[in-house]
Amino acid sequence: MHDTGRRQFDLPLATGNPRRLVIAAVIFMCGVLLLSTALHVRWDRSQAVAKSTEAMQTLAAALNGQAESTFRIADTVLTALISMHRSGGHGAANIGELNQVARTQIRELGELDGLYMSDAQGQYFLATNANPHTLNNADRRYFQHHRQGPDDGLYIGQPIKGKTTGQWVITLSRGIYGDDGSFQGVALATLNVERFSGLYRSLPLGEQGIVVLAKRDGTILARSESNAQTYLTNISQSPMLQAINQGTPKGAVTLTAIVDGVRRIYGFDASPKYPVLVAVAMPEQEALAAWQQRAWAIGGFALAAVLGVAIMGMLVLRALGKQSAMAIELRAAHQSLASANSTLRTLATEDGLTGLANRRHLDDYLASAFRRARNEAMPLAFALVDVDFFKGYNDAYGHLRGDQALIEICKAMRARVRREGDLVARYGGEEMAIVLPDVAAEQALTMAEQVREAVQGLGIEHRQSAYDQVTVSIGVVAGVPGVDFDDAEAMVAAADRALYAAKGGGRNRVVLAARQHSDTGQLAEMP
Ligand SMILES: Nc1nc2c(ncn2[C@@H]2O[C@H](COP(=O)(O)OP(=O)(O)OP(=O)(O)O)[C@@H](O)[C@H]2O)c(=O)[nH]1
Repeated sequence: MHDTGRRQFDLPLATGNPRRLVIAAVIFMCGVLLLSTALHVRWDRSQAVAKSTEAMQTLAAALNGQAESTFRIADTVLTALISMHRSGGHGAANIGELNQVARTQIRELGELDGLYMSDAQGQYFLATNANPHTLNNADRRYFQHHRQGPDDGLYIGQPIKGKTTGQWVITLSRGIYGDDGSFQGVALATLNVERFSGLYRSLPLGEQGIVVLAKRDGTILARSESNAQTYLTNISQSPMLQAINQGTPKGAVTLTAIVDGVRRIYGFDASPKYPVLVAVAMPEQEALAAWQQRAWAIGGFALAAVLGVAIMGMLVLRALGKQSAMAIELRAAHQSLASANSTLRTLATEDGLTGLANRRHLDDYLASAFRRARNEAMPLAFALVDVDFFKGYNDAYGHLRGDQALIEICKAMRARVRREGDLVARYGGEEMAIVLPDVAAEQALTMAEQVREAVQGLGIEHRQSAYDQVTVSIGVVAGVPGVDFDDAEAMVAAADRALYAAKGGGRNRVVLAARQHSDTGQLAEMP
């Protein structure tokens, strides 16, 4: 029972592992939380970039389509005018009709700004926005381009400041050639740059967003934000144009602009029909603005969750600590209880004066020694030791000296009877008992005699004794339980008879009792 109780109290003290387990679990959970948050935020960012990239590409394709269709309209009108001029000739009637048709086209088609035709010297004979006779375009680059040689394609020129309107315009021109290929003039359509720029500015690309309509040679035709310098800038070195010229007509790229240091996501799309392209860009920061807000929110949530887990971990650790302290207190209480029990047990089995086993313990011990010896068919010896003339001692020296003498006698007895399994007990009053398991009669007699001698050897003066010293008389009994004695009481009774005989024989002597089932029934005496 005692051992089981201790084990029960020891269990709660094994708190080292749970504490480590809690700390490891908290670290693991926080780590998983932070890692999964970081991975999610990273994934979300790549999604946001991909979305913006796709949006830029889509927008570039749409704007390219818009530019392409405008150029196609202009080209169709120019082709028609040239055809009319060729079939109708340069007569006044035809020129008048051409002017009429051109003005109608300008009115009907909002995309075109002006239509012009000039002869081989650059002298205008058709102009929708001014008096043609006052104008000459021989100095213009597009004019020189067409004069250089037969070229029946549409020429998209660099933006110029219109002579008639003073506004920046994109020039689209076709050369007029005779059947023999001789240069006869130029048909020109102008597109107001602001029509493009205004549209580009209206797009929701943020303050630093950019839309550029450019030629494949790097010439800028229109830009969301533009000034005179814009049209002198050439972007042929940009990675987009390089990619287009290397055979990638559409795509996306993220670049940091040298001009303003802003990192932008660009989408670009080149026209398959005309040598132009549209590039659309928005600052990466703006593209990621929504993602950034989400990232802060998710990050904040993750940190709050980590904090929550950490606090919970701390609470669990604290609870474990309290449990541990309680377990320590419980163990201390248990130990003190055990020690109190042990004291009680000692008190219950020990004689207070002499420190020998008390009568109750003697009875139990003798009974179990008797049973064991009987089971194992081993001998058992028992002796009763009585102080001689002790009443006289008390009378002569006082009760306290009597107690002292008793203590010394018991000490001497214990010094002689030391073998494991032997028991010296106080039988009652000035009478002691000795239990000697596995001891036969002869050895028991010898041991009893040694005890007697030891007591006498103490040399305690006793004027009332016939021996002048404190002495003891001992009755000894020995035999095999179950064979020589029926029970422990029979042995005690035999020892008592032997003691009585020792007293009767003059005291200070040892007498061996006859076995209960002996043949002779004789007592043997020593010395
Ligand atoms: N001081 C003291 N005396 C005790 C104790 N126990 C018993 N006695 C005394 O021991 C005495 C025993 O006396 P008796 O039974 O007449 O025997 P006795 O005087 O020893 O004479 P014999 O036994 O015949 O030699 C009594 O006076 C008891 O009071 C004790 O613990 N301390």
